[in-house]
Amino acid sequence: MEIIVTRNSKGSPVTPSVLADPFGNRGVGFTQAERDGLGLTGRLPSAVLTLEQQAERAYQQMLEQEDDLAKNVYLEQLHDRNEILYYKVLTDHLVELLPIVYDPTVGEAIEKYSHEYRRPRGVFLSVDRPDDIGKAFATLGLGPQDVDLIVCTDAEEILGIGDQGVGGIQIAVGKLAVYTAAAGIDPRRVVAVSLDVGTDREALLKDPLYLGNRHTRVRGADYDAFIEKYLRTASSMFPGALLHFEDFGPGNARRILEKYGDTYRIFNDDMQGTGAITLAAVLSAVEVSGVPMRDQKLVVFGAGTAGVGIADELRDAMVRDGTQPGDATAQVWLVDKQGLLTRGMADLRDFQRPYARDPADTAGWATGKDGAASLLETVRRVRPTILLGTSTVHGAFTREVVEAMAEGTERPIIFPISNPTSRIEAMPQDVITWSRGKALVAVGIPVPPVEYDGTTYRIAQANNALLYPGVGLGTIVSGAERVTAGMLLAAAQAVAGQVDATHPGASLLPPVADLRESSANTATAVVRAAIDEAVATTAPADPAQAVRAAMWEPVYAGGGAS
Ligand SMILES: NC(=O)c1ccc[n+]([C@@H]2O[C@H](COP(=O)([O-])OP(=O)(O)OC[C@H]3O[C@@H](n4cnc5c(N)ncnc54)[C@H](O)[C@@H]3O)[C@@H](O)[C@H]2O)c1
Ligand SMILES: O=C(O)C[C@H](O)C(=O)O
Ligand SMILES: [Mg+2]
Repeated sequence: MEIIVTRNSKGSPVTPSVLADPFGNRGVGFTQAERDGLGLTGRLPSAVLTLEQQAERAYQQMLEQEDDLAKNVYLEQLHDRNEILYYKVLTDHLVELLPIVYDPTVGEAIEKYSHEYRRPRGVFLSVDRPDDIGKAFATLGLGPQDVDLIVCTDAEEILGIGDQGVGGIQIAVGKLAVYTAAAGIDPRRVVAVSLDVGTDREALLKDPLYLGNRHTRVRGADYDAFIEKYLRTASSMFPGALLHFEDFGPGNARRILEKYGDTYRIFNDDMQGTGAITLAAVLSAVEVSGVPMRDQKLVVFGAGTAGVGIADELRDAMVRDGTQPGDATAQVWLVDKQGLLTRGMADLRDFQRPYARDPADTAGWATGKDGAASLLETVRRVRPTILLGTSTVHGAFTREVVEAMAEGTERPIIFPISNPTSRIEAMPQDVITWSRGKALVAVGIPVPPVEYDGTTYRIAQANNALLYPGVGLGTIVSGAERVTAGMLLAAAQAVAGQVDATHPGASLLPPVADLRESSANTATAVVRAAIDEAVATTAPADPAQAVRAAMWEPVYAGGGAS
């Protein structure tokens, strides 16, 4: 281990900086020989603990925190002190701690960021200082081959809780923690980035403690130039890095992916990750319902980044199963704030247009005062096989809507996947009860099993966390130049292939408890697809073995204390 010793003005060592370096620090896990060698003699209490003992103590300390937000803050402090110990605790208790470091508690940590602030993690890039991007990355001291992954956000649409300004950095931190815990992405080779372009949230702008740029969001040419500069700088300084985009607003998420997806190694999690994990859950559900993919009819409630990303993915799946492209598009109905989207509506977004209905299709339907059909009317008329919720509207899937789904098809597929819990369209218990156990359900958050009529229903967590870690690992292991549609499809099929949903009450997706194993399988499928699609820059002879060899484990190098 490299010995870093800070000296005072007289040249004597002060607090040895290895204790302040989260990757070097082992705290009381340092053996006596390591303590002496690192200039730590007398600087730690004399007992030497194993990593397991440290992890047990840290876990107990975490349990003593009064609520989930306090647990999140405790774990983040551990993350900042001893990164290996943090990942040891996280991987040992993944099912319990994923909801703390990630969704849903991360939403609260983001909202309270400026008030809970302790120390910075990640790189903060400001739209007001675009020329500093390179300088800021250079402070990391990492070379061109040292970075595998950068997660960035401009925080305009964090989860379902909207514009969060600089606090959004915590979604990048949380996504990276999942990459490491789930897929063993090396945490020394990743960077979280806040692209601080301002915020339109009044409460933040007025909060004297708010830590981000105190102005409204920069949009238009200056925003575009900032994003372009970020992409150019990040990819030239770290040419091997996958550039993950998270929680951008609907006006930018797709636009950036479409504009730069052929030039840079970009992955938009809310569109591509969510599209693929939802496809995986639908593939499992279709095995149960027996309605082939080509005959599915999809109603999307909340036609934003995630909703239309999923619609595109499911439409492509129908086409692969034999539907003509035009017919597949016509098997999708989008409902947004206005109601059912129809051609000629004034405020349609570009990406919604292909799915907007001919007003003639809805002749005779009940409509509201502005002439659009409601979700309930759309479900009653269309008799969809799949109802997807990506609207952030808590409770939007009412009993009437769920009953209408169950009337229209034998085994309705109902996925209220808005996050966090306060935004979910319906709770699984209600969906199962109202559909009399017929609905095939997945949601974005972790929920306990549901008991209904003598059957235990395990509820799939259709959160992109079940898929993106494997996609990232597969991309890194294959050195893929792009994340292609074929790689995403392979990932979705690999995830679906890991469950048999045909038993009564079975989950549509693998459980979080198996996430490490399932991410390795997903990554292997992604490596194979990258090779087949000729985007891989390395082609391991045994992809499964290469994936496992690449997975980082939270252990002290050299063994530590035993
Ligand atoms: N489970 C997952 O993996 C996953 C992944 C991505 C996003 N999400 C969730 O999906 C939700 C949407 O995220 P997004 O990034 O697509 O946001 P977005 O802002 O792009 O989309 C939300 C859409 O819902 C619409 N909407 C708002 N109020 C509505 C109403 N009353 N009726 C109908 N539509 C309404 C908005 O107009 C917008 O089109 C969030 O809650 C997010 O957490 C879940
Ligand atoms: O972050 C999550 O939990 C999933 C998704 O990316 C979202 O924005 O909700
Ligand atoms: Mg997201």
